[in-house]
Amino acid sequence: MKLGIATVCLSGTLDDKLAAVAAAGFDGVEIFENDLVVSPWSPKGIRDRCADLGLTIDLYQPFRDFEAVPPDVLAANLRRAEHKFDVMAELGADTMLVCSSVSRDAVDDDDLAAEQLHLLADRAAERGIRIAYEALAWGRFVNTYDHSWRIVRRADHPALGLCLDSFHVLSRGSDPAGIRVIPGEKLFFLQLADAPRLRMDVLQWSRHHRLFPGQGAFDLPEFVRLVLGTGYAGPLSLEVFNDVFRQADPNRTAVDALRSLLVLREEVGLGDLPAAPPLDGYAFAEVVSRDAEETVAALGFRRTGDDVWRQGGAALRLRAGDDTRIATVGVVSTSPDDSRRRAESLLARPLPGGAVAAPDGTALAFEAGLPPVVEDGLLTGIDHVSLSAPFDDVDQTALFYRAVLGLRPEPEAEFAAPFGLVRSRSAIDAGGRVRVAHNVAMLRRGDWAPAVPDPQHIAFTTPDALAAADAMRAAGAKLLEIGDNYYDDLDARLAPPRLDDLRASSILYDRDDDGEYLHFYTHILGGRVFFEIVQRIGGYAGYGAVNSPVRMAAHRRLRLGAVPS
Ligand SMILES: O=C(O)c1ccc(O)c(O)c1
Ligand SMILES: [Mg+2]
Repeated sequence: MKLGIATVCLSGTLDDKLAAVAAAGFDGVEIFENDLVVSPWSPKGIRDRCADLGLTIDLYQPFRDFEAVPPDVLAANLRRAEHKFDVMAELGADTMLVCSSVSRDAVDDDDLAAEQLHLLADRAAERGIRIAYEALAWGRFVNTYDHSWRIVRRADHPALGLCLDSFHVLSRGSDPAGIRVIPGEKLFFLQLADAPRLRMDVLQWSRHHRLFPGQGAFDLPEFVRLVLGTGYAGPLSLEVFNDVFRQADPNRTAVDALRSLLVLREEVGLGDLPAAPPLDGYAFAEVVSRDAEETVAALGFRRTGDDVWRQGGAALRLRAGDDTRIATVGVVSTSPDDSRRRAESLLARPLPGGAVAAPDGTALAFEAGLPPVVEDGLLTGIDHVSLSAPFDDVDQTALFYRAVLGLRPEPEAEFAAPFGLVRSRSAIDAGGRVRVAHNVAMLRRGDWAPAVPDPQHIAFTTPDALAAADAMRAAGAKLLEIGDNYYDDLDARLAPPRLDDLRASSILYDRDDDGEYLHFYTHILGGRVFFEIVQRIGGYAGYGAVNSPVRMAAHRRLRLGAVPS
């Protein structure tokens, strides 16, 4: 099954785009007309370039506002089409996408639309070209796939078929199950795009907010299964209009795009990715910083090797450096080799020593076993790791971790922090032992907010948060102090047991139907990394997101050097 992408997905000019598409490893492209019109290359030149890069040209698009028009407009449209057929002949493209009309010239007449598309298909067939008719979700009269199918069926021409675009079908809430009645040979092309669930004008939604599969809210595996069930054997091709991708490095976007398609192909039971081996928790996390040792020692860790610090079942590696960050996340895999092969099949860059690079720059290491448990400590292991990525990259980054590690996404949270809204998303493995979270500012504008990357943190598990906080403070740990307003509000909302103790120890608290969550934080190291200690009681599965604004405000106060009063 060929994998393709429309040039409109990527930033730059046609030469940038084609180079990026080929380098990522796609098989083919849809040439978007505007990219060709503005290119200095002739259509023959573009054909040669694609051939040199090993890319097929699978579609020429879009041809607009053709059908159901008065005779004079039809004549002009056919003339326009003949010109495009000339271009396609030079390009070596054999399928043209015709999208449903938005023109004022069009009338609401399916017979006329079918008759005129039949005429167009006749002209196309003479040139060895096929017409793929696509219902735009905002088409004037034809805006659902079932309507476009009725017209194609009525036109009844072998050179006329359908283009199905997941966005147009799913954005309108059409039931995709009807796809099953369309014969596969009448499906000429399949375009794939995901999108976040938004309530807005469908054209704006489509032109600005489409995402690659797996990054939005649509059920693309279900959609693709239905299409493949018809016998469709053409390319799976991405068509994503997105303001961010239009500005971002096309090489990076193309890799993220292909990864999303590889994951989707696996989700529909095709392709040959090595399955994600089950995970058995965290092996270690590696932190680069100038000054972590003192903090870590006060939390109760003991140095057990050159750079290795352990406590209970938790292991840290500390490396000295100015660029404070979580450098490596080590997970325990039941088959580290398979985990690595899967990561590399999903286009992760291999690193020396067997780890791979995630798109956010973090290394992901796969270890064969859990760290040996050293003598009892306050901590029993790593509960979760919270990484950061710029808002524009977070969807791709989160998809990478999810796909490589075989994690399941958890519900997203959004909360108001001192410098704007923050979105928190996370994913968890089947065994509930590996949780990866991403917290990102949803917008960065102006220079009032501090110009620092979003912080990252490592959360350790403890069976007794109150005892741990006391012991750590006694050992000199600098823990985040939380103000009284928080505890007064907490009392009003949840009236937790031992409120006074929580208050005295600056422990945050959350509760849901499944259980309770007690957690506290260290100060921030190097402006970037901090630690959290968490106690989960019962089946609480969240991260205390409700408390994040409190934590952020307290960290902010520390950054400013303000003394709590
Ligand atoms: O936004 C558009 O105009 C447009 C054009 C071509 C497509 O295939 C499509 O899905 C949308
Ligand atoms: Mg489309």
